[in-house]
Amino acid sequence: MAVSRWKAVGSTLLAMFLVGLVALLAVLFIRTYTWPNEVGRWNSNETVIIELTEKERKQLVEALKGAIRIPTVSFSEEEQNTTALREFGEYIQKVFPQVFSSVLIHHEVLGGYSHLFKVQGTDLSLLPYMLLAHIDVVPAPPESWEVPPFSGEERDGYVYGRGTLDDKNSVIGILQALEFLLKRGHKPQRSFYIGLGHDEEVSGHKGALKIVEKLQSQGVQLAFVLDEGLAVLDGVIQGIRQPVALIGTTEKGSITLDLTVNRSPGHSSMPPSETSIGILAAAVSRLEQNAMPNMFGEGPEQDMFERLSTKFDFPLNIIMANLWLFSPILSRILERSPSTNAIVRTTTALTIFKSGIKSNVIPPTATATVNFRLHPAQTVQEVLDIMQNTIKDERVEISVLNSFDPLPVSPNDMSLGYQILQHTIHNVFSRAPVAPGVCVGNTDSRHFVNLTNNIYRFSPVVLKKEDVDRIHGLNERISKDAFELLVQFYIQLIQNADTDKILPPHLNTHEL
Ligand SMILES: N[C@@H](Cc1ccccc1)C(=O)O
Ligand SMILES: CCCCCC(=O)O
Ligand SMILES: [Zn+2]
Ligand SMILES: [Zn+2]
Repeated sequence: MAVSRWKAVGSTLLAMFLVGLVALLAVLFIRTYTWPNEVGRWNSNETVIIELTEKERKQLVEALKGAIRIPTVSFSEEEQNTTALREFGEYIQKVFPQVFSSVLIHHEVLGGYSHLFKVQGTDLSLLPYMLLAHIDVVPAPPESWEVPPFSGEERDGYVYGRGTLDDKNSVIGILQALEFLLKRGHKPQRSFYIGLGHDEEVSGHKGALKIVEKLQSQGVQLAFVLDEGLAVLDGVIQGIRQPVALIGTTEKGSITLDLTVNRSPGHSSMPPSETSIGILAAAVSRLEQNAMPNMFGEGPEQDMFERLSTKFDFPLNIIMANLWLFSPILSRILERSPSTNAIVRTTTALTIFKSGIKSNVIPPTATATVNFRLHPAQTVQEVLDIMQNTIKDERVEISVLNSFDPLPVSPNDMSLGYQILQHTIHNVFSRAPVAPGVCVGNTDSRHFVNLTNNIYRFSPVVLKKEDVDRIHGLNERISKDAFELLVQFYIQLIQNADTDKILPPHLNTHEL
């Protein structure tokens, strides 16, 4: 009797488990394959595709090469190649005569080497927008470069050099697009600004901030700002094989700080049990070994993965459409690669370590510089508190050099700026799925928060994983075709920006 009762109970439990499993699988598959993708819409008025002549196609590449050859390097806030910055200002005047002579355009230099253009539109009822880019570049030690970093040399269809992806491609691309449009007698309806900062790589305090102060003094409000940042990423996000266009609707915060240990110097023949180097090395090693908490799901990154869920290969597509269940698994997967780990947490980068004065002298001081990039769900103070708790050594002094909280999240879908961007991306990048994302690097656009809520970080270029590694790295390059497409993007954008209709996104279950 007892055995048969247990058998009955067992088979009932098994039946309940199987029914539950089938129900769960049904929910997972239904959500995966009927995921309501909100698809942005745009005005049907297709923009005019500008056919460039052969001469113009060569001209735009030469314009970029000339810009790369001018070494506008920023070493620190105090140290920049101002000779090159001045030369760059003269260069663009020479290469873009229509821009600098048009009665529609007012140009001025701010902060010594930054440029602000105002392009007057015909419809003063339309709020102006801002196209931002930066002239300065990070240093490029020539060792290990296949091509000298400031030669602008062309190899196998690519233009090589520091700034070809970050950010002279956009500086020259924006001006070249405007030059071609003016040449064809184009008159924009919506006014717009072009802001070219000269110290973005070392904070933007002398360039972009001066542009903001000027516009604020004139009471200017902007419809939207477009700056560098994310791009059309091809194979960068694990599990998505096709190119996806990510528009940075926010950017991480940042803390740059020095950790210093001071100890009495002495003869190396009678060393103490721990020197300043040993104490500091142990402290920064603890920081590196104890990553900041995984914040996946507490910022806009979840929205990005859910919107792209149908683009992931099986079984990731099921995971992405069911983050209510699989979020812990996904956050572990994303930690594996630096580019996606930077999306799920505040990152800790040990970037400079200095100590020692002579091989037989106990070092009096050791200093390390650490750069944190903050996840949107954390504040500067929270990260500093966690860091203190991790270091746990009062001999390590902390001095914050600069810091700022994560930026506000700009609206998408029901935002004019986002829709204009999405429309232009579909025009030029043949319907690459578009989604909002977090820009893990920082940009000059962070200074514009009081001029608009609609700040977008997007460079119109397709980047593979190997391209992302070239930014601030070795052998930075852009293909001639990609640069021509970038110029076309800005030509289209300037035309698309003449609309003023925000269209409600329509739900669409098959195409993002
Ligand atoms: N854009 C560069 C330089 C920068 C750092 C911090 C703030 C603003 C700009 C970066 O993200 O590293
Ligand atoms: C491609 C992302 C760029 C981040 C800002 C910079 O390094 O200029
Ligand atoms: Zn940049
Ligand atoms: Zn940069």
